[in-house]
Amino acid sequence: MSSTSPSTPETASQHPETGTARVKRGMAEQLKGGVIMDVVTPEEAKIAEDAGAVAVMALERVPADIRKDGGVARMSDPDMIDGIISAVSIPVMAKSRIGHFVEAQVLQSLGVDYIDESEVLTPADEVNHSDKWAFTTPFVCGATNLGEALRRIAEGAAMIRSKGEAGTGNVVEAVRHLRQIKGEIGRLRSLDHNELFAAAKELRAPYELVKEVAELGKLPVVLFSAGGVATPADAALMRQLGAEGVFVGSGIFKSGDPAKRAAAIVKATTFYDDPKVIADASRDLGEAMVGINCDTLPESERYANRGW
Ligand SMILES: O=C(CO)[C@H](O)[C@H](O)COP(=O)(O)O
Repeated sequence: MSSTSPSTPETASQHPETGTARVKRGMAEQLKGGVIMDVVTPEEAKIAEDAGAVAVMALERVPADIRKDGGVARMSDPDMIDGIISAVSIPVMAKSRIGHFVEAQVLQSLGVDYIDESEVLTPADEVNHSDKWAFTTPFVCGATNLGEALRRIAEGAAMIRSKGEAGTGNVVEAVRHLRQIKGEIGRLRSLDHNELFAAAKELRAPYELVKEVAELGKLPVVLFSAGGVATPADAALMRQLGAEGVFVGSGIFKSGDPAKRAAAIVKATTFYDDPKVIADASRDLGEAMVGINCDTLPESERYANRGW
Protein backbone atom coordinates (compact mmCIF):
# COMPACT_ATOMS: atom_id res chain seq x y z
CA MET A 1 0.00 0.00 0.00
CA SER A 2 2.96 2.27 0.53
CA SER A 3 3.08 2.61 -3.24
CA THR A 4 -0.14 4.67 -3.24
CA SER A 5 0.44 8.03 -1.59
CA PRO A 6 1.77 9.58 1.61
CA SER A 7 -1.73 9.86 3.05
CA THR A 8 -2.50 6.15 2.84
CA PRO A 9 0.44 3.83 3.73
CA GLU A 10 0.42 3.61 7.50
CA THR A 11 -3.36 3.33 7.70
CA ALA A 12 -3.64 0.47 5.27
CA SER A 13 -0.84 -1.51 6.87
CA GLN A 14 -2.05 -0.81 10.40
CA HIS A 15 -5.64 -1.78 9.60
CA PRO A 16 -5.34 -4.45 6.90
CA GLU A 17 -8.63 -5.98 7.99
CA THR A 18 -10.73 -2.84 7.61
CA GLY A 19 -10.49 -2.09 3.90
CA THR A 20 -7.87 -0.02 2.20
CA ALA A 21 -7.85 3.69 1.60
CA ARG A 22 -7.43 2.97 -2.09
CA VAL A 23 -10.67 0.98 -2.28
CA LYS A 24 -12.61 3.47 -0.15
CA ARG A 25 -11.41 6.46 -2.14
CA GLY A 26 -11.99 4.61 -5.40
CA MET A 27 -15.68 4.20 -4.58
CA ALA A 28 -16.03 7.98 -4.40
CA GLU A 29 -14.17 8.36 -7.70
CA GLN A 30 -17.02 6.47 -9.35
CA LEU A 31 -19.50 9.13 -8.21
CA LYS A 32 -17.60 12.01 -9.82
CA GLY A 33 -19.68 14.33 -11.97
CA GLY A 34 -22.90 13.26 -10.30
CA VAL A 35 -25.58 14.38 -7.85
CA ILE A 36 -26.11 12.71 -4.48
CA MET A 37 -29.62 13.36 -3.16
CA ASP A 38 -30.88 13.42 0.43
CA VAL A 39 -33.90 11.15 0.88
CA VAL A 40 -35.98 10.26 3.91
CA THR A 41 -38.17 7.47 2.50
CA PRO A 42 -37.88 4.64 -0.07
CA GLU A 43 -40.33 6.57 -2.30
CA GLU A 44 -38.03 9.60 -2.35
CA ALA A 45 -35.06 7.31 -3.03
CA LYS A 46 -36.86 5.96 -6.10
CA ILE A 47 -37.60 9.49 -7.33
CA ALA A 48 -33.89 10.31 -6.92
CA GLU A 49 -32.76 7.18 -8.75
CA ASP A 50 -35.21 7.76 -11.61
CA ALA A 51 -33.96 11.35 -11.91
CA GLY A 52 -30.38 10.15 -12.41
CA ALA A 53 -28.83 10.56 -8.95
CA VAL A 54 -25.53 8.66 -8.61
CA ALA A 55 -26.29 7.87 -4.96
CA VAL A 56 -28.82 8.69 -2.26
CA MET A 57 -28.20 9.86 1.29
CA ALA A 58 -30.57 8.49 3.92
CA LEU A 59 -31.36 10.80 6.77
CA GLU A 60 -34.17 11.26 9.27
CA ARG A 61 -35.31 14.68 7.98
CA VAL A 62 -34.01 16.92 5.20
CA PRO A 63 -31.95 19.80 6.63
CA ALA A 64 -34.71 22.41 6.02
CA ASP A 65 -37.03 20.35 8.22
CA ILE A 66 -34.33 19.87 10.87
CA ARG A 67 -34.03 23.67 10.98
CA LYS A 68 -37.78 24.18 11.11
CA ASP A 69 -38.67 21.47 13.66
CA GLY A 70 -35.57 21.65 15.86
CA GLY A 71 -34.86 18.88 18.37
CA VAL A 72 -32.03 16.38 18.21
CA ALA A 73 -31.33 15.07 14.72
CA ARG A 74 -30.02 11.50 14.71
CA MET A 75 -29.24 8.59 12.41
CA SER A 76 -32.30 7.32 10.46
CA ASP A 77 -34.43 4.44 11.62
CA PRO A 78 -32.74 1.15 10.50
CA ASP A 79 -36.03 -0.05 8.98
CA MET A 80 -36.13 3.08 6.85
CA ILE A 81 -32.53 2.52 5.75
CA ASP A 82 -33.29 -1.13 4.90
CA GLY A 83 -36.30 0.07 2.88
CA ILE A 84 -34.18 2.58 0.99
CA ILE A 85 -31.48 -0.03 0.27
CA SER A 86 -34.17 -2.37 -1.10
CA ALA A 87 -35.83 0.35 -3.18
CA VAL A 88 -32.83 1.37 -5.30
CA SER A 89 -29.87 -0.10 -7.14
CA ILE A 90 -27.61 2.95 -6.75
CA PRO A 91 -25.28 3.33 -3.72
CA VAL A 92 -26.95 4.29 -0.45
CA MET A 93 -25.19 6.62 1.97
CA ALA A 94 -26.44 7.41 5.46
CA LYS A 95 -25.60 9.98 8.09
CA SER A 96 -24.18 9.46 11.57
CA ARG A 97 -23.73 12.20 14.14
CA ILE A 98 -20.23 13.65 14.55
CA GLY A 99 -18.32 11.46 17.00
CA HIS A 100 -21.15 8.92 17.29
CA PHE A 101 -19.11 5.89 16.30
CA VAL A 102 -21.87 3.53 17.46
CA GLU A 103 -24.33 5.03 14.96
CA ALA A 104 -21.57 4.50 12.38
CA GLN A 105 -21.16 0.87 13.51
CA VAL A 106 -24.90 0.37 13.10
CA LEU A 107 -24.88 1.91 9.63
CA GLN A 108 -21.97 -0.33 8.63
CA SER A 109 -23.85 -3.39 9.94
CA LEU A 110 -26.86 -2.39 7.81
CA GLY A 111 -24.65 -2.49 4.73
CA VAL A 112 -24.77 1.15 3.62
CA ASP A 113 -22.21 2.01 0.93
CA TYR A 114 -20.94 5.23 2.53
CA ILE A 115 -21.30 6.91 5.93
CA ASP A 116 -21.56 10.70 6.19
CA GLU A 117 -20.30 11.89 9.58
CA SER A 118 -22.42 14.97 9.28
CA GLU A 119 -22.70 18.36 10.94
CA VAL A 120 -26.32 18.43 9.77
CA LEU A 121 -27.16 16.00 12.58
CA THR A 122 -26.75 17.08 16.21
CA PRO A 123 -23.11 16.38 17.22
CA ALA A 124 -22.62 13.59 19.77
CA ASP A 125 -19.08 14.64 20.71
CA GLU A 126 -17.91 18.24 20.89
CA VAL A 127 -14.23 17.33 20.65
CA ASN A 128 -13.71 14.12 18.72
CA HIS A 129 -14.80 12.87 15.35
CA SER A 130 -15.08 9.11 14.83
CA ASP A 131 -11.96 7.12 13.94
CA LYS A 132 -12.91 6.35 10.38
CA TRP A 133 -9.95 4.00 9.81
CA ALA A 134 -11.69 1.53 12.13
CA PHE A 135 -14.44 0.90 9.54
CA THR A 136 -14.57 -1.02 6.27
CA THR A 137 -17.34 1.30 5.07
CA PRO A 138 -15.91 4.52 3.62
CA PHE A 139 -16.79 7.91 5.09
CA VAL A 140 -17.52 11.33 3.65
CA CYS A 141 -17.11 14.40 5.88
CA GLY A 142 -17.81 18.11 5.50
CA ALA A 143 -15.24 20.90 5.61
CA THR A 144 -15.26 24.68 5.43
CA ASN A 145 -11.52 25.06 4.78
CA LEU A 146 -8.44 23.07 3.82
CA GLY A 147 -7.21 22.43 7.36
CA GLU A 148 -10.57 20.96 8.33
CA ALA A 149 -10.63 18.79 5.19
CA LEU A 150 -7.13 17.45 5.92
CA ARG A 151 -7.96 16.70 9.55
CA ARG A 152 -10.95 14.64 8.39
CA ILE A 153 -8.77 12.82 5.81
CA ALA A 154 -6.18 12.13 8.54
CA GLU A 155 -9.01 10.52 10.55
CA GLY A 156 -9.82 8.30 7.56
CA ALA A 157 -12.40 10.19 5.47
CA ALA A 158 -12.32 8.92 1.87
CA MET A 159 -14.33 11.79 0.39
CA ILE A 160 -14.81 15.45 1.34
CA ARG A 161 -17.75 17.75 0.71
CA SER A 162 -17.57 21.48 1.27
CA LYS A 163 -20.23 22.15 3.93
CA GLY A 164 -22.18 25.14 2.75
CA GLU A 165 -25.16 25.93 4.99
CA ALA A 166 -27.54 23.01 4.68
CA GLY A 167 -31.28 23.61 4.67
CA THR A 168 -31.10 27.27 3.70
CA GLY A 169 -31.64 26.93 -0.06
CA ASN A 170 -28.92 29.57 -0.27
CA VAL A 171 -25.76 28.72 -2.19
CA VAL A 172 -23.63 31.54 -0.75
CA GLU A 173 -21.92 29.46 1.95
CA ALA A 174 -21.30 26.59 -0.46
CA VAL A 175 -19.49 29.06 -2.71
CA ARG A 176 -17.54 30.52 0.22
CA HIS A 177 -16.35 27.12 1.49
CA LEU A 178 -15.43 25.71 -1.90
CA ARG A 179 -13.54 28.87 -2.84
CA GLN A 180 -11.78 28.74 0.52
CA ILE A 181 -10.63 25.13 0.05
CA LYS A 182 -9.58 25.62 -3.57
CA GLY A 183 -7.86 28.93 -2.75
CA GLU A 184 -5.86 27.39 0.09
CA ILE A 185 -4.78 24.52 -2.16
CA GLY A 186 -3.63 27.09 -4.73
CA ARG A 187 -1.62 28.94 -2.07
CA LEU A 188 0.06 25.70 -0.92
CA ARG A 189 1.23 25.06 -4.45
CA SER A 190 3.05 28.38 -4.49
CA LEU A 191 5.12 27.56 -1.36
CA ASP A 192 8.62 26.11 -1.51
CA HIS A 193 9.30 22.91 0.42
CA ASN A 194 10.84 24.77 3.36
CA GLU A 195 7.57 26.59 3.92
CA LEU A 196 5.38 23.50 4.07
CA PHE A 197 6.19 22.74 7.72
CA ALA A 198 4.91 26.12 8.87
CA ALA A 199 1.92 25.74 6.54
CA ALA A 200 1.08 22.39 8.18
CA LYS A 201 1.26 24.05 11.59
CA GLU A 202 -1.06 26.85 10.48
CA LEU A 203 -3.49 24.42 8.89
CA ARG A 204 -3.39 22.19 11.98
CA ALA A 205 -2.97 19.24 9.63
CA PRO A 206 -0.36 16.47 9.25
CA TYR A 207 2.74 17.59 7.34
CA GLU A 208 2.68 14.54 5.01
CA LEU A 209 -0.85 15.36 3.89
CA VAL A 210 -0.01 19.02 3.38
CA LYS A 211 3.01 18.04 1.27
CA GLU A 212 0.88 15.65 -0.77
CA VAL A 213 -1.73 18.34 -1.49
CA ALA A 214 1.02 20.83 -2.43
CA GLU A 215 2.42 18.31 -4.91
CA LEU A 216 -0.91 17.12 -6.33
CA GLY A 217 -2.58 20.54 -6.45
CA LYS A 218 -5.74 18.86 -5.17
CA LEU A 219 -7.01 16.84 -2.26
CA PRO A 220 -6.01 13.17 -2.31
CA VAL A 221 -9.75 12.32 -2.17
CA VAL A 222 -12.78 13.38 -4.19
CA LEU A 223 -14.18 16.84 -3.36
CA PHE A 224 -17.93 17.44 -3.72
CA SER A 225 -19.95 20.50 -2.70
CA ALA A 226 -23.03 20.56 -0.43
CA GLY A 227 -25.39 22.78 1.48
CA GLY A 228 -27.85 25.23 -0.06
CA VAL A 229 -27.88 24.05 -3.68
CA ALA A 230 -31.47 24.60 -4.83
CA THR A 231 -31.49 25.20 -8.59
CA PRO A 232 -29.88 23.74 -11.72
CA ALA A 233 -27.76 26.89 -12.03
CA ASP A 234 -26.58 26.53 -8.40
CA ALA A 235 -25.38 23.00 -9.14
CA ALA A 236 -23.61 24.11 -12.33
CA LEU A 237 -22.01 27.00 -10.43
CA MET A 238 -20.47 24.63 -7.90
CA ARG A 239 -19.14 22.42 -10.71
CA GLN A 240 -17.65 25.43 -12.52
CA LEU A 241 -15.99 26.46 -9.25
CA GLY A 242 -14.28 23.08 -9.10
CA ALA A 243 -16.58 20.74 -7.19
CA GLU A 244 -16.36 17.21 -8.58
CA GLY A 245 -20.06 16.66 -7.89
CA VAL A 246 -22.85 17.98 -5.66
CA PHE A 247 -25.04 16.91 -2.77
CA VAL A 248 -28.59 18.25 -2.84
CA GLY A 249 -31.18 17.80 -0.12
CA SER A 250 -33.84 20.32 0.78
CA GLY A 251 -33.63 22.06 -2.60
CA ILE A 252 -35.28 19.06 -4.24
CA PHE A 253 -37.72 17.66 -1.72
CA LYS A 254 -38.88 21.06 -0.39
CA SER A 255 -39.66 22.27 -3.91
CA GLY A 256 -42.95 22.22 -5.81
CA ASP A 257 -42.03 19.36 -8.17
CA PRO A 258 -39.22 17.19 -6.73
CA ALA A 259 -39.01 14.70 -9.61
CA LYS A 260 -38.71 17.42 -12.24
CA ARG A 261 -36.26 19.53 -10.24
CA ALA A 262 -34.13 16.49 -9.41
CA ALA A 263 -33.79 15.57 -13.09
CA ALA A 264 -33.04 19.20 -14.00
CA ILE A 265 -30.30 19.44 -11.37
CA VAL A 266 -28.73 16.22 -12.66
CA LYS A 267 -28.77 17.60 -16.21
CA ALA A 268 -27.22 20.91 -15.18
CA THR A 269 -24.56 19.11 -13.14
CA THR A 270 -23.59 17.05 -16.18
CA PHE A 271 -23.65 19.96 -18.67
CA TYR A 272 -22.39 22.49 -16.14
CA ASP A 273 -20.48 24.53 -18.69
CA ASP A 274 -23.29 24.79 -21.26
CA PRO A 275 -25.58 27.76 -20.41
CA LYS A 276 -28.15 26.76 -23.05
CA VAL A 277 -28.65 23.33 -21.50
CA ILE A 278 -28.80 24.90 -18.04
CA ALA A 279 -31.38 27.43 -19.28
CA ASP A 280 -33.54 24.64 -20.68
CA ALA A 281 -33.17 22.58 -17.51
CA SER A 282 -34.28 25.62 -15.49
CA ARG A 283 -37.62 26.08 -17.30
CA ASP A 284 -41.00 25.17 -15.85
CA LEU A 285 -39.73 23.63 -12.62
CA GLY A 286 -42.50 24.89 -10.38
CA GLU A 287 -41.79 26.54 -7.07
CA ALA A 288 -38.24 26.54 -5.73
CA MET A 289 -37.81 26.08 -1.98
CA VAL A 290 -38.10 29.29 0.00
CA GLY A 291 -34.57 30.19 1.04
CA ILE A 292 -33.04 31.76 4.13
CA ASN A 293 -30.70 34.74 4.11
CA CYS A 294 -27.49 33.47 5.67
CA ASP A 295 -26.48 36.90 7.00
CA THR A 296 -29.50 36.87 9.31
CA LEU A 297 -28.69 33.36 10.57
CA PRO A 298 -27.44 33.40 14.19
CA GLU A 299 -24.05 31.72 14.76
CA SER A 300 -25.74 29.07 16.90
CA GLU A 301 -27.92 28.03 13.95
CA ARG A 302 -25.05 27.61 11.54
CA TYR A 303 -24.48 23.90 11.00
CA ALA A 304 -21.17 24.63 9.29
CA ASN A 305 -19.76 25.70 12.69
CA ARG A 306 -20.16 22.15 13.95
CA GLY A 307 -16.99 20.12 13.58
CA TRP A 308 -13.55 21.62 13.85
O1 LIG B 1 -25.04 17.13 4.59
C1 LIG B 1 -25.30 16.92 3.44
C2 LIG B 1 -24.36 16.28 2.57
O2 LIG B 1 -24.13 15.07 3.11
C3 LIG B 1 -26.59 17.27 2.87
O3 LIG B 1 -26.92 16.33 1.95
C4 LIG B 1 -26.56 18.59 2.24
O4 LIG B 1 -25.74 19.45 2.93
C5 LIG B 1 -27.96 19.01 2.08
O5 LIG B 1 -28.09 20.37 2.18
P1 LIG B 1 -29.34 21.05 1.50
O6 LIG B 1 -30.53 20.50 2.20
O7 LIG B 1 -29.12 22.50 1.77
O8 LIG B 1 -29.25 20.69 0.06
